[in-house]
Order: sequence, then C-alpha cells, then structure tokens
Amino acid sequence: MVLNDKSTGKPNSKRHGPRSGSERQRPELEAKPGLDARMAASRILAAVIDRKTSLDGMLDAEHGNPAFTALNDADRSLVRAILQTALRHLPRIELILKELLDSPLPEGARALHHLLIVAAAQMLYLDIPDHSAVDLAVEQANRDPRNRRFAKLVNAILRRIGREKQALLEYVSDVPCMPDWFLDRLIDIYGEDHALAIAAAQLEPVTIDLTVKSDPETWAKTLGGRVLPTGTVRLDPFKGTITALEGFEAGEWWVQDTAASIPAQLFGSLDGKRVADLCAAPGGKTAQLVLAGATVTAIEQSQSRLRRLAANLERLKFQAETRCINLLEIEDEEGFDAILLDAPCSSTGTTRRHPDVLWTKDSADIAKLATLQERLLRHAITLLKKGGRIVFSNCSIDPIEGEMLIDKVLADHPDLRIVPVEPANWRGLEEAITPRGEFRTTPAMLADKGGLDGFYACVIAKT
Ligand SMILES: C[S@@+](CC[C@H](N)C(=O)[O-])C[C@H]1O[C@@H](n2cnc3c(N)ncnc32)[C@H](O)[C@@H]1O
Repeated sequence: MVLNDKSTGKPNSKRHGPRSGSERQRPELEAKPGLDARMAASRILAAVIDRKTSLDGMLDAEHGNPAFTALNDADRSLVRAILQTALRHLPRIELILKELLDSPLPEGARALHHLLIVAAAQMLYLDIPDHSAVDLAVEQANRDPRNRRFAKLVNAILRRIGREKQALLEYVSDVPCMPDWFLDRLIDIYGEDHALAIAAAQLEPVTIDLTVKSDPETWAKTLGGRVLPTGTVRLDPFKGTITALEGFEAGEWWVQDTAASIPAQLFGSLDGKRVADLCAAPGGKTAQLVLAGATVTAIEQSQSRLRRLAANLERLKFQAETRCINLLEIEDEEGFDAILLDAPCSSTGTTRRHPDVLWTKDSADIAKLATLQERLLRHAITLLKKGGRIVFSNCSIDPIEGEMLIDKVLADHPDLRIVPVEPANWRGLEEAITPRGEFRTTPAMLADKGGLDGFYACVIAKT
C-alpha cells in the first residue's frame, strides 16, 4: 500500500475562476442512470451530518426528502443501502480519505466531502463496480459548481481506493465506528472490551425478528428461522419482502426486535387487567399486551403514528382503545392495573438499524431526553393503582436514561420498589439481567445468535 504516496492529483486551480463559454455548453443535463441516486445520497448525507436531521424521516416513501421521493424503487433501495453503509462506517471512510488526500479538503467543502464519502462507501463496502462509482462521482462533481474544480481530484482519489482497496480496508479495520464522545461514554459505562464489542456489533448485518401470536417453533420451521430465548422467531439471513411471507396477511406475527419484545413480557399474564400503553405507536408492545389478555388503552401523542398503530392492530385482528393525547395530560382516578411506559429516548441501542443516531445526537440531547423521561415516568406513576406494576423501558444504552433515572424516581417514592426479573425465566439471556434485577441488553449480547438491540427495562411495583 502506498498511503503516503502523494500522487493523488491536485485541485485544478485553473478552473477556479469564471467558467468559459465552452464549459457552459457541456451537455450537463444528459440523463445518466444512477446519477440521481448518488446526488440524492450526498444531499441526504449532508442533512444527517451537517444539519443533524434523522434519516428515517428523509427516507419516508411519501413525505421524505424530495430528492429521495423522486426516485424509482430500485434507486430508493440503493440510496438507503449507500446511506446506511456510509453512516455505519463513517470514521473508517473519513480516515481513508484523510490518508489519501495531500492536504485536508478546503474549509467548507462539505459537498465535496459528502460526494467522496458516498462514492467510497460504495467501493469499499458495497458490491458496486468501482468504475461505475468513480464515473458517477466525477460526473456528479462536474455538475455541481461547488465541486467542478475538484473533479480531477475526485477521480484520482477514487481510483486509488479502487486499486488499494484491500490494504485500505485492512488499515482501518480496527477503527471503532462511533464518534469519540460516544465511545468514551461507553468505555466509562461498560469498560473498554464491552464498549468495543458494541462498536463492532453495530457493523454486523441486522436480522429480521418476528413476534408470533403462538407456536414459535412451528413458525420458525415454516419461515426457515430459529427461536431465540425471548420466544422471538429470527430470520437470519433474510432477503426478500416481509409482507410476502406466510402469516403476514393472516396477521399471525409482527416484526419486532427481540430486545424490544422483552418489556411487555415482564408483566406475565395480564388476563382481565386494565393496562395503559403510554407511548404506544407503532404498537409492537400494544399487540403483546393484548395477546397477554389485557384490556389495553394505547396512548400516543402523534396522530400519524397512532394511525400506523391502528393499521397494525387491524392486520393482527387485535383490539385496543386508542387515544391521541399527550400522556402528561391524562388523569385516571380509577388507576390502571398495569402500565407500560416505553419512553421516547436517544435510541442509542438501535444503531445497528439506525446508524444516523450517533451522528445526529450528542450528550446534551441524551441528558434532555432523560429529563423528559423522568417527567413522563413521574406522571405515569400517578396513573397506577396501588398494587399495580409499571414497566419502564427504552432503547437507549445510556444509564442516565435507565438505571440512574429509576434511582432518582425511587428515591422520592417509598411506595415503589423494583421487582427483580427472574434469571431462571430467561435462559440464554442471564448476562442481560443486572444485579438488582433490571433488563439491560446491549448490541454486543447474544452475539452467537446474531445480536440484539440495546434496551433497558425495569419492573416497578406500587404498594
Ligand atoms: C419508543 S416509541 C414507542 C414504541 C412503541 N412502544 C412500540 O413498541 O411500538 C415512543 C413513542 O412515544 C410517543 N410519545 C412521546 N412523547 C409522548 C407523550 N408525552 N405522550 C404520548 N406519547 C408520546 C412518540 O410519538 C413515539 O411514538
């Protein structure tokens, strides 16, 4: 490898000034298959990294970023794959570019940075032929007045990536793919080995997990999956269309990460109980509560998300009362027998599926969300009957949104106590149960079975 070979080509300073007439007549708008997808990917990457916009909303088929919604289905899948890959491997790709550049990109050359990241992600981590990625990136540079003068540089850097791919991948193979602030935080919390295992786990392909209404063993056989300690049916690997699988139309199962299936199971039987699911949409846990025999009130403040929940319950042929309201406005004199509060959180446990999370949130966001969760939990407690149980959960791996928050609330409530989870009921997941009986999964756990999301769940009883 020639990492310090400075033959990468330089910005063409002659092209700095106003464009000549002949340049202006370039056939710039000639259609080039795949170019729109790359341009959309670069634009959306800019929104994630520079403007901290979450990826999910921008990749929504109807209301997403216009550059995305304008694409056909194949290009949309490609953009999704490019962005997930680029964000997952961002520190490694940035390091490779840094090594190959003679000098750092000019201050503010963000469009060029994003273009290079998008192209390099395809060449290094996706099955896209090098020549196609390079040609499209050069064309993309030529079409953007901000990047045109760097087209030769783009060409030179990307060709080197093509030539030296294996050595470059080897060179960055130990680099944890997380922002430093987050890795440092994980090391403080979990120790270095576990933190690095979490960083490695988020680069593994994600599995498809199904919660089934009944008989997981038979469904595992039917769908070619296996049953996990949570009762989840895991399809791994899965390629295809979920909605085409047997049992989807009939409403026999729903997609739910195995870690996300844990909190609602912690109540045990809910036969005849009146249960509130306070942050309910899109409804995976509402469905579990109905399945466990509860009469469920599903509370959700977002109208559009509540519509999704209603559609999901309809497919599953489940019934629940639904209310579109901020849970802080609810009063219930009778009190619920049980409450699930699956609170909005930093989602730092879901970076395998949502690699944008670490690039759109920071420690101040996490602290803010913890404060919100505390308010929600304190209010939820007022809605619980004496003798009732509340399960507090979220998909963060930061204890300030979990264990520490529970400590704070319990310190003010002598009438509340943690009901420890019984490890004997969770064979194969014992490592996820804390000494005082909470559930604390991280993406580094269940590694031999394909991993799981990071989740926190705690059962609290009111006396
Ligand atoms: C983590 S998601 C819940 C996922 C859901 N429990 C499931 O398993 O499908 C959090 C949800 O809480 C909703 N939410 C946030 N704050 C709320 C509030 N104050 N009142 C009601 N719903 C709220 C959000 O709109 C979001 O849909």
